[in-house]
Parts: sequence; C-alpha cells; structure tokens
Amino acid sequence: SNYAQAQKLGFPIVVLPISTMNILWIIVQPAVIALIERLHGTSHFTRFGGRDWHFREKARHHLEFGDAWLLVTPGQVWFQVADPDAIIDIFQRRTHFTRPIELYQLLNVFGHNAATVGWVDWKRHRKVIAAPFNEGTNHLVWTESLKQASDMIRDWKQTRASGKLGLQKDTRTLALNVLAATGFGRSYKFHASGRPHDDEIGSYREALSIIMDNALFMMLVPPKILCSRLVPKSWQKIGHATHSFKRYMMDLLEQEKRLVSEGKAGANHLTAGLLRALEIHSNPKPNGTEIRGDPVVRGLTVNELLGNIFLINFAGHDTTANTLAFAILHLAANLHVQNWVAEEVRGVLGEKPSEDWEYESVFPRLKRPLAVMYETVRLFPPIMALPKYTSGGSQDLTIGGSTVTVSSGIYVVPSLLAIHTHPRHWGDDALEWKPSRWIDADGEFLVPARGTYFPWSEGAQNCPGRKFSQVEFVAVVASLFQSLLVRPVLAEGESMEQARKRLLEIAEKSSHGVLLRMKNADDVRLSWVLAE
Ligand code: HEM
Repeated sequence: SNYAQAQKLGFPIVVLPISTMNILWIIVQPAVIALIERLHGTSHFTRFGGRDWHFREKARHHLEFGDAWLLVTPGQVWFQVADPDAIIDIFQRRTHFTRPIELYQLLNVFGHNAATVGWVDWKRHRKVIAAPFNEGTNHLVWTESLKQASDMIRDWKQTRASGKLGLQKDTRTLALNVLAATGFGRSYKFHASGRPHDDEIGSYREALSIIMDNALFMMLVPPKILCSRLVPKSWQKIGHATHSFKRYMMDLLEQEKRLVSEGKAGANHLTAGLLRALEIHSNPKPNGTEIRGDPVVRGLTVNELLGNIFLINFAGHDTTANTLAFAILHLAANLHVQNWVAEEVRGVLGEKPSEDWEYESVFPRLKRPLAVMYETVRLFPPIMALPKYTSGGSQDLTIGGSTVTVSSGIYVVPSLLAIHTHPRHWGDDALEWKPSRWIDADGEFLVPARGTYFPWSEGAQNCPGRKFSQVEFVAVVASLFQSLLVRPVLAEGESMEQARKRLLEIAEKSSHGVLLRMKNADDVRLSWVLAE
C-alpha cells in the first residue's frame, strides 16, 4: 500500500524491504550493510538502507533521480525534495507540513520538550525556551567562549610535542562549558582531554556524553531497566548516567530557585526563564483561562522543564562542538585558509588580548571565521535531512512547475545536505571545502539563493540557537588563529600532501548516530605553533 501511495505522485521510486526507522535495524545496520556491500557490491539497498546514507550520497541521488523521488519502505514513504521553491513552501506551510514528533521521541528521556510535542503545545514550549536567546545571552556566549578558548590554547600548546589531543572531546568540553556558563550561570575551567580533574562539571559532562552516545540504545531499553542490577555493567553505566544527569539538573533548579528568592538570579540565564515558566504553570490565573471548559495550560510543568533543559543541552552541545572539530580539521589540512582567516583576525584585532575584544564591535567584523562556519555546516551539517509530516490530510505541493497531491502520512523531506552540495546551486566545486566562496569581491558576506541553504532549518521551528552557535564558533576560531597555526603531525615517511589527505578522509568517515560526527577525530594528531 505504501508503494501504491508513492506511485500516485509520479516520481521515481526506490523500494527497500526494511523500514529505516526500525530501531533494531538502526542499531545493527552498519555491520549488515558493510557485509552485504562486501559480498554483493553496491545496490539500492546498501545505498539507502543505512542511517548514514545522506552523508554518503550528498547530491548524487537527486542528480540521478531528479529533484523529487520517493524511498518506499514497509514502514514509511519518504518523499525526498530538492526543489528550492518547494522547500520554501514546505517550511512556510507550518501547519500543513509538521514536525514528525515520533522521530524525536528519544529526546523525551527526561520529559516532554519543544522538540517532542505537537504543534499546539510546541508554541507554549517555544515561547519559553526562545525568549532568552537574545543579544544579552550572545554577549555572555562571546565572553565565555573567549575565556574557554584561551584556556584551550594554553592546554593545546602544552601538548605540542606529542600532538596528541582529543580534538572532538575538547571541542565538546568547550561547548559544554560555554553552555553551562551562559545557559545556567556556572563558569568552569577548561581541562583538555587526558588531563585529570574531578570537578562537578567533569561528572556532569561524562553523564551527558554517555547519554548522547547511547541515545539510540536508550530508545530500545528505557533508563529504568538500565539502572537494574540484573542487566550487564555496560548497561548499568548508561542507567547511572541518566540518573546523575537528572540529579544535576534538579540541583541546578534548586540553586536557581534559591537565587531567585534572594533576588540574585541572572536574568539572561536560560534556566531563569524556564523557572519563571514553572511559576506561571503553578499559579494559573483564576478567571478567563478556559477554552470550551478546559483550563488553558500555561508555562511549563517540572518534567517539561527538565525535558527542555535536556533539549537545550542536547541541541546546543555536540552541534557546535562537532562543527568546530570539522572546521579545525579542515583548517589543519588547508594552510592557505588559515592564513586567510588570520589575515582578517589580525587586521581587526592586531595583538589585542582576547579579554579586550568587545562583542558588539568585533563580532560583526569577523566575516572570515563565520565563513569557515557556514562552509563547514554546508558540507557537514549536524542534521542532514529535516523530515516533515503531512498529518492534517492530503496537501498540494508544486515541484518543478507541476502540482502533485501528497497523501496524508507521507514524510516529505527537504534534502538538506543534497541541496547544500548540488552543483546547480554551488557550482562544480560544490564538494570542496572552500570558505572563501562566502565572501564576495567587495568583502561582503554572500546570501545564498532561497531554499538552497538551511543548516539551522527554516520557518517557525528553526533553530533558536543559531546566533549563539555562530558567536561561539567565531570567538573560538578567531582566538586560535590570531596567533597560532595548526598542522597535522606527519607519520613516519609521510609527506604533507599525504597527511592532508589523511585528515580529509577522517572527516569523510563520519557517521550519523544522533547527529553527524567524525568516528576517529580523537586519533588526529595536530601541532599548534606560533605564527610568524
Ligand atoms: C552548528 C550549530 C547548530 C546547528 C547546525 C543547529 C541546527 C538545528 C536544526 C536544523 C534544528 C531544527 C530541527 C528541526 O527542524 O526539526 C535545531 C533546533 C534546535 N536547536 Fe539548534 N543547531 C545548532 C546549535 C544550537 C545551539 C548552540 C543551541 C542552544 C544553545 C540550539 C538549540 C536548539 C533548540 C532548542 C532546537 C529546538 C527548537 C524547537 O523545536 O523549537 N541549537 N537546531
């Protein structure tokens, strides 16, 4: 019946004999696909059956099948769309093409949140979580990112001799510390991976990392079971991580409540905004708050509050951290881009110490570090496709000039990575990492054609942390390249060109667990030296 439904649309169809959303399949598929590929070579099944297929394919599937095609599985029909006008239409018609919340249920571990509730409740959650993402917060993000980056540089310079640094682990630490300081008012010292420390953030970070790395598994086995003594030790470790993370969040809340009662809470902290929402929920207005006899829900419940704190941690942590890691790896492989970035950073800031960099005047002038970020998330977006669901009945959609009717229940997928890498929009060098493409001949930042670039999503449900992540990224990259250069440490007998290739291969060996990330970034050996 899925096939019959897909056929009505009249676009090319690829059929898979297994649902790509089958949770067991999600877990076992990397090994199974690798085996089938080795025995029988590439087929539609090996191309589209794995969870990394968007990354492996880039724009190839749309170049082969056109701007629209359908992937039909026993569970779902996925309608892949790479037509910019249709994509804009999908994002704008937010009640026709809604977020399929069933795909985000793994984010419900601690309670419902903005990513996991339906359209009506989403508005209530979004109002609360989006308010503190303002220029006041961005200012804090800037200051804290500069502080963290300067500590990271100190630690990295000390590891220069061996070149051993956990690149992705360290950018993760940095991103988490920035989040803790700006979101929750806790400023922690940066410690590079491998340096012993046992501060509060260490155990919190460890717990969050375990949760992030095992989120898919936790969908299969709920945390309650994972905490049982009857399950293997490795499972118990995941269970304990969820337990300690929850305890940490509760502690944060208690402390924040105390500060509010003492009149000392930071008004810009995300938690402060969430706490106000909790108060509103606990003190509903007596009159005029009912619709057709049902009380109107206002603010957030305790569980929703915990759910949203987790969401912000989850969404704001590895996204920026992995983008920084991808960017540093590419910069290490491209000395000319480092020089290009450094030229602007030194032109704007000279040798001024980062404590004196003023957010309002400096950030807007650092276009090249921002171009590095834009280019990195063009090719390595944390989320590679943004499915939408036609839940409220069939919807008409115009693609390539003709209108089709998409039946209810079909997932419509704006093909994010495919359109980011499509030669029609990005030229023959679309697959090349080339930050200079973002700056035009007059030194102005390029605005891509509508519907061809949306790493932070588009429309009402776009990313509220977009500017937060940009401010953090630019602060870190500018700090690094104001005075340093990075190079790969050469293996014995290896030329610089071979080392460069090796780094780029590491980036291409990324996989999509929950977000896109490199599998072996922490094996990379980089050496940081003072620029002349
Ligand atoms: C490179 C950095 C980032 C990228 C590429 C990114 C991308 C995205 C995307 C594509 C979505 C939308 C998902 C959808 O439509 O279903 C999203 C949602 C979200 N992001 Fe980000 N993000 C980044 C950083 C951040 C940061 C730093 C924060 C917070 C500190 C954050 C908080 C959120 C939240 C709370 C949502 C859910 C919004 C909602 O459902 O209303 N993100 N992000």
